[in-house]
Amino acid sequence: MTALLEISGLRKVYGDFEALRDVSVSLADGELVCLVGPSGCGKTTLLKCAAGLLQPSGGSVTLSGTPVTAPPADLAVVFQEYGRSLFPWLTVRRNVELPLKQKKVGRAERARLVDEALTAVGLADRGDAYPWQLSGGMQQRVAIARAVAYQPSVLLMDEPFAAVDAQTRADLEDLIRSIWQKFGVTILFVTHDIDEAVYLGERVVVLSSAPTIVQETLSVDLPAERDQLTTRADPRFTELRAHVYAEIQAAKKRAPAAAAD
Ligand SMILES: Nc1ncnc2c1ncn2[C@@H]1O[C@H](COP(=O)(O)OP(=O)(O)OP(=O)(O)O)[C@@H](O)[C@H]1O
Repeated sequence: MTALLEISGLRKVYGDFEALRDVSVSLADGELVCLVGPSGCGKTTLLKCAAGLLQPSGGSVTLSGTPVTAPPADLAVVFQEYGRSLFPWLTVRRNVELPLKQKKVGRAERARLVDEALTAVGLADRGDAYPWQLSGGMQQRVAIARAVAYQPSVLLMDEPFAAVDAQTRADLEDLIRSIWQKFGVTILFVTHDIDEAVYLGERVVVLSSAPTIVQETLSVDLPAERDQLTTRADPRFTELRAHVYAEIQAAKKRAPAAAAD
């Protein structure tokens, strides 16, 4: 199968600090892949390179076969800091609509896409509210609705639920699975939370600590229909989670190999 997003031999060096050494991740159309790794291993760096927001020191990123050198038009990113990603002077509706205007989508189609996305995230009745009138979890739903309405071929998510409480986080995880199933968007989801990675992903890519390489890629053979109670109580979920945990512990202890060149 040809890859939609192909991250190949990615390397990123900050001054004399080698963050990413050699990272290759390939996403087929419609996949939901989680990227997990120890704190500071370069997850955000990797995502920024994939989004064309940061220039890698080596390797390449291609989207539908085209090299990514600047932020591509058919890619959307959801960051952790929802508070900073929404415009406080625009209503929820206008926030979701803005990228569609920039994309020159017609008025009627914009209205349809905004309605559909707000309904999908459970905020159909909050379109006229301002972001600051909503809870953190609701603001993150708006950011997700904005990304979904834009109809990107790839959605990159950088620890989007790190700043919300546990209950909201569980709800948002289920929202991502349902949006992924409904819209068929390809998702690369970055988290440091092992349980979240296994619960969400169809595949989990485990990164080592810096200088970072791919430690392991794991197929998550859990049923497609997941829910917080049943899935998390599934013995296979516990097994996979223990396995990823052990991999990350090993990654932390692993002495960095000598530089490749
Ligand atoms: N602009 C920069 N200049 C220098 N070093 C940087 C820069 N950005 C990131 N780093 C370093 O690169 C490493 C990887 O950072 P990055 O934020 O990508 O990791 P992360 O895995 O997302 O971290 P966390 O799990 O804490 O969110 C860190 O050691 C960080 O200090």
